[in-house]
Amino acid sequence: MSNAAGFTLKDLSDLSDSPLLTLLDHICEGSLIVDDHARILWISDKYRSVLGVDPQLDVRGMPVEELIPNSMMRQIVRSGQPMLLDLLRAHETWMVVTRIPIRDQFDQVIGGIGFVFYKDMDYLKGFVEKYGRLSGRPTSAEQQAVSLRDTKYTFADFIGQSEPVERLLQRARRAAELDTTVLLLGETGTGKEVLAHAIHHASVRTDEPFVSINMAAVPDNLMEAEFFGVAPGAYTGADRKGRKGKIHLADKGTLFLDEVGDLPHNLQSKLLRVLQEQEFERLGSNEVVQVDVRILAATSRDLKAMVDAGDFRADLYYRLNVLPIQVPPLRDHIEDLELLADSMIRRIAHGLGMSRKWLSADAVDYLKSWHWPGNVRELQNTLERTFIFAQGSTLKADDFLPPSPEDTSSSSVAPTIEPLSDAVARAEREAIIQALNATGNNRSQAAKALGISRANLYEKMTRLGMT
Ligand SMILES: Nc1ncnc2c1ncn2[C@@H]1O[C@H](COP(=O)(O)OP(=O)(O)OP(=O)(O)O)[C@@H](O)[C@H]1O
Repeated sequence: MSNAAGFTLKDLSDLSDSPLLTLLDHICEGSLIVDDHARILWISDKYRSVLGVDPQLDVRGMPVEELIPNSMMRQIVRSGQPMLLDLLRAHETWMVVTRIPIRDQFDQVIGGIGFVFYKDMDYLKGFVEKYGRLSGRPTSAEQQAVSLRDTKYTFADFIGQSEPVERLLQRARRAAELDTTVLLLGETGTGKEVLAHAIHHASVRTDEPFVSINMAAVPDNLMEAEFFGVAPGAYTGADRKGRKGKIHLADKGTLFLDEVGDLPHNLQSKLLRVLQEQEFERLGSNEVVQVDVRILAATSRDLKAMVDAGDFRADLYYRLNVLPIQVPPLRDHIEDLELLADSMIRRIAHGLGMSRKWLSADAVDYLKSWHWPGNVRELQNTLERTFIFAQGSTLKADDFLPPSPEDTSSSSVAPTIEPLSDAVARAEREAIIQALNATGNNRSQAAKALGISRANLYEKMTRLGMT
């Protein structure tokens, strides 16, 4: 192995044969080397087995995220900064990893190397307890496990390399650095929730709670208690002992207000107070509770139009709109479809315990011609449905049921007979998307137009994988 300050590309490729790497790979759970574009140059057999990757699969040249969706190796080679100790979630387990950039004699990053030291968080229990005691903070491995679960996604989970996505991620990363209110705007299924998690994960509050509340999912009459909590003795029954609201639970961390456009009018002024004063009162109490909460909000509705129509308080809108981030619909970064589909197919196969399938080139072209009103979520649902029914290891264009005529710009595939339950689910999904589009994503109005209750609409959307 050459001096770490003077690697060449050839050294990088040969690194896997070096005695030091062999030794390190022996004592750790796996290692991998990528080039300066985060493409895999080499992966150890141990790492393959940790990730459940077929030993025969040729992974050389693959973007690292194809194998490890949460990988941060791309950030390492881009930033040139090592991550000496980090947690990586892959294959349903948390692993302790180290990532180091490799530079050439001109100090240019030419690749990176990553090691998995532990593939089981249990190793960390003692360490975390010890750290908690040393830092004077009472903590427990259980608490750590809960807070780790709180953010499901990091920036590495937001897939896409197109220009609009690169621009979006740049803005979102910047937002993560600033401790300010962020408003995520964009159509349904575009990944706003993924970004909210990622922003929290990359912020200074990452070790504190990430608490989310979906305005569209909570019935209006329960929203206030859900938000502000209930003082002891305020009510009989389950709330007799009182309980903390989401704002309180998010203290020192981040509160994610999903579908903020659905916030009932009477709570808008109370939320404004939280934003301005960082204080609130529990239901049934006059005692003022002080909090330190960062607000991230998201909506697929046109908030400005709601303000103009008098449906949303202007002062709250301006408080939320400090750093707006527009998330593009899938049709505006359709060049990412293949990458997205590839990663989703891998996840679907893993979730179903089935072997992986591949998208044929004609299937990619066909899917790119769709309009995708339900965006990435709709792509995910389409792939899931098709994956289950398709024969063989390749998903071809005619394995995909054609979208409804208004959802596509061109379709040359003949209609296929499908199981009745699928046809019903598809019809329900399409009717819901149409109702949401027609009402500017107002779920109350959409439910009304569909002749069902809002709770019933939400239940259907959950069942159909639309939330
Ligand atoms: N760029 C992306 N990369 C990977 N997965 C994505 C991406 N965008 C969306 N998804 C996936 O699509 C689904 C929907 O994403 P998400 O819930 O974040 O959308 P949303 O914009 O918050 O939708 P809604 O407004 O309906 O709540 C999730 O399963 C998410 O993992």
